[in-house]
Amino acid sequence: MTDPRTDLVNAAKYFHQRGWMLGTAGNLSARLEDGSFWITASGKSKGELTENDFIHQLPNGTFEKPRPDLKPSAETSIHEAVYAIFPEARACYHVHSIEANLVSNFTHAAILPLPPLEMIKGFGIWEANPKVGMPLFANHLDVPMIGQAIRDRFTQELPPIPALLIRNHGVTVWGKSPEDARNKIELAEYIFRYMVQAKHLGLCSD
Ligand SMILES: CSCCC(=O)C(=O)COP(=O)(O)O
Ligand SMILES: [Zn+2]
Repeated sequence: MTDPRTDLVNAAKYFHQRGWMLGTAGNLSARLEDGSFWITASGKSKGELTENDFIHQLPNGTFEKPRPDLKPSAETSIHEAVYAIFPEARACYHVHSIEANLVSNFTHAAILPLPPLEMIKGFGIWEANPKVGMPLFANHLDVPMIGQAIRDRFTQELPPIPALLIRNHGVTVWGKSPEDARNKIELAEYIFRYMVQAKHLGLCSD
């Protein structure tokens, strides 16, 4: 993959327009063939990113930054966990939406049952009436605790879909390319929107 920063800038602009990356919310990364990855710098307005608002994190954990004032995303440990567990992942996207936060409270369990919509096929589940859930994680102020929880859980058992939800925080997805990760964010947010509306209408959503 060549320098993916333009893809990340465009994705952030699009997610910002959809209301999923408002203010400084969310972070995006893309991994290169050498195992290093570009990730959004912390605290940047995600609707106004430029190619100079990214940190280049090297495989040995050190990073390079185009300007001394930049810091890596506060949630870099989540991206590191995803890349460590899923060797095929080349992009990891995390956004904050109202619907993601609402549905994260639909259960106290560690897995959120998803409705058996046709859209589930976009997560690679080619089944009629799929019964699939999205792994749910507790939010922590200490973000590396979330990264560690992801590593612990997914090392024990791989998730059924390339997505996870952090309660009252937002969704994280990963894909084989920036385009694939963007599609998966759109899928997840479509499903969350459906679940919120189904609950509002009194329909059973799972
Ligand atoms: C208002 S966003 C709070 C932090 C967060 O959850 C996030 O996604 C953005 O953090 P970053 O350090 O990547 O800007
Ligand atoms: Zn976040």
